[in-house]
Amino acid sequence: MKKQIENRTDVAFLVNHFYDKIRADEEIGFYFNEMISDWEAHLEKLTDFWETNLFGVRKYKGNPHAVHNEVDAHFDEKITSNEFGIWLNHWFQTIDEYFEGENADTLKRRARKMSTFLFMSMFKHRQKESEV
Ligand code: HEM
Repeated sequence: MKKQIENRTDVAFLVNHFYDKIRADEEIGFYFNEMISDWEAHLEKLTDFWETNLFGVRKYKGNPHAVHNEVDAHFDEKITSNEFGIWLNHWFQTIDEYFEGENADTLKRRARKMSTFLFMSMFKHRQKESEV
């Protein structure tokens, strides 16, 4: 039987293994490898993000929409649904590889939902930029 996602240690394990896949990905790895220099801090921040998301603890403070709009601008607004699809596939695969249960399902659902919001937010942001 696989493990349930029960605490921060499990979330950190998931985040670390997920980013191993992301960084090695031929199509989207460079977005991350180019923009992130302090990987230790990034992994810690993303562990905070998902721990906050899943367990309601107040750790992550940030604005993912603003950050992804910056990432999109940095790469000349070339990010498409393809990048989000690949990201989500790695997320689902990493979760399924190590975990099962309610929290595992919740993390899949939340990421899927958030990907739509982030992507739509990018579109809106691009439009605003072209109006000025
Ligand atoms: C699909 C759902 C996604 C989720 C849930 C997600 C979540 C996050 C979060 C929470 C952060 C940290 C934000 C902060 O600094 O406070 C982050 C950073 C980042 N994300 Fe995403 N992300 C997603 C998709 C993507 C995609 C598709 C790309 C690239 C094509 C991407 C590229 C990045 C990069 C490069 C950073 C680091 C930016 C920096 O520190 O300068 N993300 N992401």
